[in-house]
Amino acid sequence: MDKSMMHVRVPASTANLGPGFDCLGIALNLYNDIYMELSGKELTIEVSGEGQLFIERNEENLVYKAAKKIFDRLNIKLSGLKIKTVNEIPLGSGLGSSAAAIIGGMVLANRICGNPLSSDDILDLASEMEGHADNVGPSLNGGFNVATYDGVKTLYIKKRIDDDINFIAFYPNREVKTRRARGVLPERIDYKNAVFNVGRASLLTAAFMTGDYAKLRYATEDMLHQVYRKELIPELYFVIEAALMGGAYGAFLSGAGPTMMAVSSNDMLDNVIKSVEAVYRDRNIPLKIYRLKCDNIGAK
Ligand SMILES: Nc1ncnc2c1ncn2[C@@H]1O[C@H](COP(=O)(O)OP(=O)(O)OP(=O)(O)O)[C@@H](O)[C@H]1O
Ligand SMILES: N[C@@H](CCO)C(=O)O
Repeated sequence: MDKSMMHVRVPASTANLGPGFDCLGIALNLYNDIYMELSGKELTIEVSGEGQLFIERNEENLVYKAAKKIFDRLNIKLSGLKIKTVNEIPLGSGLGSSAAAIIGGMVLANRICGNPLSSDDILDLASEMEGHADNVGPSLNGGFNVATYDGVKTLYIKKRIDDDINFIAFYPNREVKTRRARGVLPERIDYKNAVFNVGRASLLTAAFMTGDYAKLRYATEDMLHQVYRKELIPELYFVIEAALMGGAYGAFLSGAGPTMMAVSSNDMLDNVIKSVEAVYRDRNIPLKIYRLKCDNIGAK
């Protein structure tokens, strides 16, 4: 790739982890490479890899929009900009493609301007653009994140996750836009369900902080979003059940879906895959499987 351009490699992420709606996420070792330089008088965008057939090459492009937000914040008037992206993260998949695009655009624009904004400033602006911090936090900082955005500031705590924990992403090769998957959620929830999720999300956080993964079976349960989203992802609970039967620590809808995620030890990895593959095969759903680890570094 062009060595004269600024380059950042941004990891994918899985959000919610079951009960941690809009506040828990983990960075994954699947990447978008994004390149940028000031050049000429126009906007030029090249895209290869995932989404290359339909990602916008104009001012509607999300990497550009994120970069523009930084230039505007810094009162920099742009003439020409060249952007290249090489994408591994499937779009609208529940693997944080939009968050990776936003972080990539912002980090590079800030770097072009001499890095005046801190990493935390970038996270605040990225959360504002995405609306929540559960994907942008891990994409920027890596690791397991508890990340909560109050409309102005993003507060987060990060924990490294060891390589012996596997994140198996089952991607059914279709797009579900986050906006649509948020549209099926109710305006109000039952008090009992709120209490249910507070318990599960707290236990899940403690499990990742201490490495007590045996608790994930119970701690990945959710009553806030998965139950409504199964309308868009009918295989959802069958996959969770098959993953647990196959020996996974836990399983959940990745972000807004449609990817399903299983967390597994090295010993149970093949068994979990075999068990879950059957669910997709029986329903004739095309499937791509990603065997992933946590990325503990973030955008670099
Ligand atoms: N590499 C990219 N370059 C430019 N735009 C992108 C890129 N990746 C994603 N996008 C934009 O983000 C949209 C997908 O965002 P959406 O939030 O629906 O899905 P997601 O981020 O993959 O899922 P989730 O937030 O559940 O993990 C795409 O339709 C596209 O507009
Ligand atoms: N927390 C978000 C992740 C996807 O952007 C959701 O579930 O809608």
